[in-house]
Amino acid sequence: MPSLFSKIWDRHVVAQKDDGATLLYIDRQLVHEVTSPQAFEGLREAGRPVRRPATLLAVPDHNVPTTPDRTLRIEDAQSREQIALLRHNARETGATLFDLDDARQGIVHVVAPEQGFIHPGMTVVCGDSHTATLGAFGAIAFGVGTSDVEHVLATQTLWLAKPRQMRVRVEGRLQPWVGAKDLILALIARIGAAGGTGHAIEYCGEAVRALSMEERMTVCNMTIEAGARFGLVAPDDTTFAYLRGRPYAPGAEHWQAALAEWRGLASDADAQYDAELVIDAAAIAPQVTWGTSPEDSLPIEGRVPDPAAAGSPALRERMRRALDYMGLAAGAALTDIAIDRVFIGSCTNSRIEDLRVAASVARGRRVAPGVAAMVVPGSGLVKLQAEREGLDRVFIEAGFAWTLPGCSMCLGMNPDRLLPGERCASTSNRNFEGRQGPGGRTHLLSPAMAVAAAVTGRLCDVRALEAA
Ligand SMILES: CC(C)[C@H](C(=O)O)[C@@H](O)C(=O)O
Ligand code: SF4
Repeated sequence: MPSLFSKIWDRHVVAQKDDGATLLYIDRQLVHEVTSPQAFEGLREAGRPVRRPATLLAVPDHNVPTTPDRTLRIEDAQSREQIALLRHNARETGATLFDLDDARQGIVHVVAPEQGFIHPGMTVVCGDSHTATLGAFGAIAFGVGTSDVEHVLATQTLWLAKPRQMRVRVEGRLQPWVGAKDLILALIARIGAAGGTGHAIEYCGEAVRALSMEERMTVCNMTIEAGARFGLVAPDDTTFAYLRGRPYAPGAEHWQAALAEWRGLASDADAQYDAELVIDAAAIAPQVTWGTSPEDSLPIEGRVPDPAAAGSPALRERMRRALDYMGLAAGAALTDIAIDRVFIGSCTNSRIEDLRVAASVARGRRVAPGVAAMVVPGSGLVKLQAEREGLDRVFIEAGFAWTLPGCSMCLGMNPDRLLPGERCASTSNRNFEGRQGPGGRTHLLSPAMAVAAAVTGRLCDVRALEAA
């Protein structure tokens, strides 16, 4: 019997070739400034229109500075040009655009769900690997290259090979101060950064059902860091309650029909999977990465691992190189690692619930001397909501910078960057060499753990901080 993924897939098949390649109908395309200019240019050169502009949502996010002067002038010429092109292309084709002066602007993967633009059962693409985030709604959502962006713009379809199916069942409940970020980091550590290659991962089980939509997005967001292009969660009452009343969700007159449709999407009880994994939620501790791959994650009580103990020469070499880049010695306690910067943001952890948890730890505390910390809301609406709740005051009084939304220090494509050698506790999703700026060192962790690091000046177990 079909899995959730197969049900959605089957409903979108337009044509099939003998070799298994399938032409899939695409319901929604998200567009940002980095991977779309050539696609629009290609269409223009071919003299083809955008087939269904109403299915597009364009948002500048990667290159945008997070300072208020960004609507006046952007210093970097390439960024300025890409953002101007996005504006021009959206206007010319009739795509919806949330521009820099629009309160709805932010990171595309935060903005689209916030608007109710992604519904259960949809197919969604974006020229961005973290599109998997949106699988949290029970959708087939995945990142594509720029030539595929152009193909979807022109035809509303895409050729694709069906991935294999993996099910990750998370049994039991997460412990206090252990969240969705810890869950996904622990999973990636277990199966490896290539563990999900060629698969779509469906997350299920008691702990997943108990997650909010925002937490499910955090889990699905990092599915790509486990090598899988697709991550998804079956839609349920949590999903429907989240969507209800959002600007691009089905309106009152269509709501009951939409619900009836969506309720039929869950995987059948006897659905077949190519791979299955069970995780015990209660056994997961707050995580932190020590190396240069998201799979290099350990419980915060751990120590920097010793390459000498690696199972293969290749792994030993990779670990050596990672420790060298990170400036760490094998055997050091993770809680002894001093940090220079803290970044709370990115499409993994910049939604309102992330900021609420972060603020609850920051309240009444101070960022440690010598540490520069920033909070970057994922969208203008997240920012407004946080300000309504007084969270901005909590952060500012604690010594954090509070900025405008964007990808910011998640990657070094805008002015928010690490300097060479700087060490950062970051709620983002990638700790690759140079990711947050050339020579920068990244430790991935949850928002609560990031604040614990900010106020103590070193990687720190938020449970110990809160118990003290
Ligand atoms: C720039 C973009 C293509 C890239 C991605 O595909 O994910 C970026 O968002 C990232 O997180 O590395
Ligand atoms: S916040 Fe980071 S991971 Fe997300 S889209 Fe932007 S650069 Fe990519």
